[in-house]
Amino acid sequence: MGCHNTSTLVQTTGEELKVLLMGNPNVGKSVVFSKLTGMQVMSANYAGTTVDYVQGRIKYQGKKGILIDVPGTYSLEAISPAEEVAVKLLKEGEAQVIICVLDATHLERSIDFAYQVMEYDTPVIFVLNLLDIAESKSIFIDIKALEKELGAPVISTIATRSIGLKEVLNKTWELAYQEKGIKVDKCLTQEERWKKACSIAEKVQVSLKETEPSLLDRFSDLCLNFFPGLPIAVLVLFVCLGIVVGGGKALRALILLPILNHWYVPFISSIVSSVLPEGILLNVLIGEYGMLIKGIEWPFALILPYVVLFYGILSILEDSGYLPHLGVIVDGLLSRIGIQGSSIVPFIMGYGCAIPAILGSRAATSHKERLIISTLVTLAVPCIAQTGAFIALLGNHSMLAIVIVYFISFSFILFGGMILNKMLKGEVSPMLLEIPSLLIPNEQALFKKIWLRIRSFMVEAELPMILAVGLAAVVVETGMLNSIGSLVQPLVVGWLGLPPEASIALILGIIRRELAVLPLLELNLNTLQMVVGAVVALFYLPCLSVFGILVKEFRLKAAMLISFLTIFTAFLVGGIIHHSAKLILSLF
Ligand SMILES: Nc1nc2c(ncn2[C@@H]2O[C@H](COP(=O)(O)OP(=O)(O)OP(=O)(O)O)[C@@H](O)[C@H]2O)c(=O)[nH]1
Ligand SMILES: [Mg+2]
Repeated sequence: MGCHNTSTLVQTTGEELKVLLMGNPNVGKSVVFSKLTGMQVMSANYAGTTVDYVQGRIKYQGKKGILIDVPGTYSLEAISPAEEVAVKLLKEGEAQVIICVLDATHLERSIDFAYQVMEYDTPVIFVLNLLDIAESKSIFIDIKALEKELGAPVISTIATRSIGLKEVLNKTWELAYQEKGIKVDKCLTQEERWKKACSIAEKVQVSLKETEPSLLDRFSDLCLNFFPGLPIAVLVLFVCLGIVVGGGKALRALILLPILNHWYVPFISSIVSSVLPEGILLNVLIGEYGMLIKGIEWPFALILPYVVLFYGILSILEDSGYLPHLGVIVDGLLSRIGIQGSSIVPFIMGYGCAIPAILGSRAATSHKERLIISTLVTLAVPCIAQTGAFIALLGNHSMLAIVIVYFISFSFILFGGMILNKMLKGEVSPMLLEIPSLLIPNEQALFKKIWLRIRSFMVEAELPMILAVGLAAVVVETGMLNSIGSLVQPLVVGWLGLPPEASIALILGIIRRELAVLPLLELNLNTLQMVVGAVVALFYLPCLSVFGILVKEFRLKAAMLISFLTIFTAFLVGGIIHHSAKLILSLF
């Protein structure tokens, strides 16, 4: 999605200050970054939201600088590709100031990390963030004492409310041109450093009273136990599914399709047909695959409602911090397919779009796990646009057909994962899954994030969709479809039992995954054919941009292998369904 900025570092002019934001995962670095630069980057309540560095411009009293947000790191001995990005930037030593964000609710761990950062000769200022949450847990910190212990400025902040951030900028420039960093004992062993961090935390932390855990904390505990955590998880997932599927269908049927069919289509058809004579151009614009008809109907009326609701729900789940709780419950199941509970996040993201899922897997600690997640997401997890297309195709005919398609998808995730886990070399190293406190999402941040995702879908999907529809129109109108149809006849008609025109779906499906489904809507298929078409589309091919990301992350050979696997599975399973259904029907 648009928020994963992987550009190279901009060259700063001599006067521009280069500032690096560092800290443990999930301490609020990206919120600090967004507030200081005005650039929206993803933040969410779990470790591993940021998986690459992003940079933006900052200004203070006419002075300019570049701020770099990096993935969170537990220590400077990076164990995941995401952590490596952060550590590399620190070690390159180009930053003139480091802003190290500390978590007021996990002070020991933050101080331990602070000591590692201070070993580098770069001035550091500390931002003690999440103060509101600390206070709600009755943790109070003596800032002056902490400053004295660390020998560096400490500024307390509540980043989501922009509290303390001006002071951060002020101190950043104040420190900027100091010659050296803070003198710390660089010979401490890991154990000695941790002991020191604990003793400092104990000294500066004032816990006024033993407080009762809040309602959210108690609910968080419930979610983590197998009982009632599992029923809660099932309930949450069903409610989410109901909202996305039911809500999307209602939006589509009650609002979007009527607007389209009663207003837009007659309006645009009458304008275009009054201007253009009958012929190919007219048909390409408003015919069976008219660019101005299907190019608008498919993305806006059939897909967008599901995209909006899915990202709405996903963003609430992310910002509340529920996803890692779910990770704990499904950890046992996921470990069988070589995935840790913490990787539930990229996996669920795959139901939105495979790209953030593949990028998000950078937070996983082994190459094997990354490869399993990326292969499974590419193979068997339908993206939200595809889900919208499945519902458009099957929803009005048979809910059972949708259930069958998703059942096949789950089975392939499970069995495919087990096979990959056995086949691929390497270990999946267990990593402790960090459970954040449950939070009530910040409304403003939530809406911004949902909007960002919807906008990025519209930008990324609309143009390829219109172009693809245009391509389909040309192929149909010029009669090319007939020649392509007869070329793939044995496969499409003989093996899959679909009409020859279904080959258009296979052509368009190369561009975007949902386009392997949408053309089937125009073909008057029977239910079996629809299921076969949907299953072929489910596995078929990663869309072009997903293929690009696979190449970037795993190289061309792996991307080609994954694509071969998906296309082979698509035709194999599609054909088996067609032939076994035919066999069963012939018995009766
Ligand atoms: N209540 C409260 N929430 C905060 C504060 N700062 C950040 N958050 C929330 O904490 C969560 C984590 O914030 P991020 O900015 O994503 O954290 P990060 O350090 O960038 O995390 P990684 O990219 O995973 O390393 C989000 O849900 C934020 O909305 C704060 O001061 N108070
Ligand atoms: Mg971040």
